[in-house]
Amino acid sequence: QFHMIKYNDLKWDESLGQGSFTRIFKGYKIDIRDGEKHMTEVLLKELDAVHKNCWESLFEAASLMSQISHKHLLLVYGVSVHGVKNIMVQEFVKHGALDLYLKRGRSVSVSWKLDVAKQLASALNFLEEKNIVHGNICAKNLLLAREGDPSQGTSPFIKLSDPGISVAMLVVLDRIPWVAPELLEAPDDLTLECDKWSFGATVWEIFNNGNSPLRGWNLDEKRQFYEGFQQLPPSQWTELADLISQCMDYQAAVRPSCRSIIRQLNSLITSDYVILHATEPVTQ
Ligand SMILES: N#Cc1ccc(Nc2nc(N)cc(-n3ccc(CO)n3)n2)cc1
Repeated sequence: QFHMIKYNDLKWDESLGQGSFTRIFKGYKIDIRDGEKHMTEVLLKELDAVHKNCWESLFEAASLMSQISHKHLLLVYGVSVHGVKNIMVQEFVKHGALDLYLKRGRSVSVSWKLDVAKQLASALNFLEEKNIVHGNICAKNLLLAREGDPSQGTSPFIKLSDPGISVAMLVVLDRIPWVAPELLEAPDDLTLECDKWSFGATVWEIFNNGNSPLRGWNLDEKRQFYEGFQQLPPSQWTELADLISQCMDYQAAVRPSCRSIIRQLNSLITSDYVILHATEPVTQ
C-alpha cells in the first residue's frame, strides 16, 4: 500500500539531523510528467540498517497514515529500498519540527499557540473518526508548514508527522510523560484515549516554548511520576490547565472526546485572556 520510488529518482541534499533510529535529509524526487522533468522538494528519512527490524513497524505506522489524507496529516510520497537502506520519502515541510521551532525562542502569541493546538485537535478528531490511533503525539512530531505572521494576519499551519517507531519498540519509560500511563503495563493496548493523554502533554509543550516536560528527569523519577499519579506543573491560565489535566487523566475512560477538546479550545480562543496576553507568551 506504499508507492515504491526508484532510488535513482531521488537526489540527496543537506542533512537535517537525526531522529531516533533515523537520519533525515532534505532532498528531491524526480518525476517525469507529460514528458517534462519535475523536481519535487522532499524529506528523505533514512532508517539505519542496524535497526532493520524496526523497519516493519516504521513502515506499518507510516503506511497506516498514508492510507488517509487530511490537510493536517503529513503526506508520505512512498518508500525506496536500496540495498540495506530503507528510505521514506515525505513532503518537505518548510519550517521543520515544532519543538525546535519554539525552542529557537520565536516569541509567538497565545492565539498562535491555541491555533496550533486546535489544528492538532482537528487532526486527532479526524483520526478518531477513522478509529486510527497515532500513538506518538508530541511537539517533535508536529511540523510547521507555515509560520503565520500576526502583522499580516496569517496563522500558522501544522502537519502531524507519522508516528515513527511504534510505542512497543520504543523504551516506553523514555516517553513519559507523552505515553499514556496505562501503556506502562501493556504497551500494546494502544487506544484512542492514549492519543488524548499525549495531546495534553503536547499542548503543555506548546505553551512552554517547546521545553520538554520532566526535562532532565531520569527513568526512575519518570516512573515515580506515574506511580504517584502526578500532574505536570499547571499553567497560570486555569482554563488551559484544566483542559490539559482533563486530557492527562489517569483514568483513560474519562478523558474528553475530541469534540469536547475542540469546544473547550474554541472557548479559550474567545476568552479575554487571549486579548490581555496578545503578545507575550504564556509563562508557567
Ligand atoms: N532547519 C530546518 C528544517 C528541518 C526540517 C524541515 N522539514 C521537515 N519536513 C518533514 N517532512 C519532516 C521533518 N522532520 C524534522 C524532524 C523530523 C523527525 O522525524 N522530521 N522536517 C524543514 C526545515
